[in-house]
Amino acid sequence: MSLLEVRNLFVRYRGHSGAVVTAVAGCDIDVEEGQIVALVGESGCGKSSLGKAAVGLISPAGGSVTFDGAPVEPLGRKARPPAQRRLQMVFQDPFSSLNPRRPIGDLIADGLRVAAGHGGTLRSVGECLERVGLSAGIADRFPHQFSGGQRQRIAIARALAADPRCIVADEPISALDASAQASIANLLVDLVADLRVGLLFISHDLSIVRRIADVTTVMYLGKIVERAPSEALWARPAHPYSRGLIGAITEPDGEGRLPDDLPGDVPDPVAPPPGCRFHPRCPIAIERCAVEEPAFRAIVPGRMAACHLAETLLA
Ligand SMILES: Nc1ncnc2c1ncn2[C@@H]1O[C@H](COP(=O)(O)OP(=O)(O)OP(=O)(O)O)[C@@H](O)[C@H]1O
Repeated sequence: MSLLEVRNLFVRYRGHSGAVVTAVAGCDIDVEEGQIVALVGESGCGKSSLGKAAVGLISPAGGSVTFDGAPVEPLGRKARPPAQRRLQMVFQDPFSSLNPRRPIGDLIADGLRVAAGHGGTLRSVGECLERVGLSAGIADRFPHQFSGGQRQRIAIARALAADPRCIVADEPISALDASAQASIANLLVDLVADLRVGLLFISHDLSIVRRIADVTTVMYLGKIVERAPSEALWARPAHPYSRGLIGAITEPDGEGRLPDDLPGDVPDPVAPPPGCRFHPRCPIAIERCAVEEPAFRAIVPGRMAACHLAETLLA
């Protein structure tokens, strides 16, 4: 059993017009100890919804999430077992995720109190700050006194204080400038290597994902369409959507961009296309794709994809 195990997860919202949006439509994800699993895909495909449901921030409409062998209970529910606090989340915007009225040392101390119950490895606010490359002497300052990159380090220090075994990071570097992006990505890589935490890294920045993720999971319109060791996926994608995403970063000026060469827009998740959800935009679609939804299946050992033509792509 994996450290974090998401099975057949569904997340639904009711929009203003009363229409139901199925943001996550039956997804599986596994994160192991010491592993970086990236979740990538265009804006609106459901990455954040999956991440929030994985840590219990929103209640799934179906499916299950298990952390360290126990079901993840929605936050705020009394039954939430203390062990679940070792599943932590880091958000995109470190300013809105840090209470502006409290010194950062207090925010981190909250996490340490949580960890005290199970004897955390980092024992003081200073140790937590130093672990993320900040000085122990800044604990009495407030979030607004820091740059975006420093604030994200503080948010990571707060997560580390709870002695996490797994971290779900939702676009943790997208709001930062380029140099802060690289240094926060490096920090996350170091923490995973040193502390053996599992990291679910949600990002639309494929150039960073390519550099740091062990496994890459590609999501399209609420569904996982491919999962593979990152090297294998970049060498030869088994899904045309992955191929489109990758094409966008391998083009000369395409660093980190989302695909321009995929025709059309992402369809409305209220009414996804029949058959394969990607077929209206797919450059290799055949008739079958418009009527029969492809199963998410093993293509070669260690690689899964949801495409009727995956073997052709890999051939
Ligand atoms: N609270 C909500 N109420 C209604 N619809 C929502 C809500 N949150 C998300 N959605 C819809 O669910 C779908 C998936 O959104 P989500 O934010 O999970 O995707 P995402 O891939 O993380 O995108 P982004 O990178 O832009 O955040 C979108 O169609 C979005 O409009």
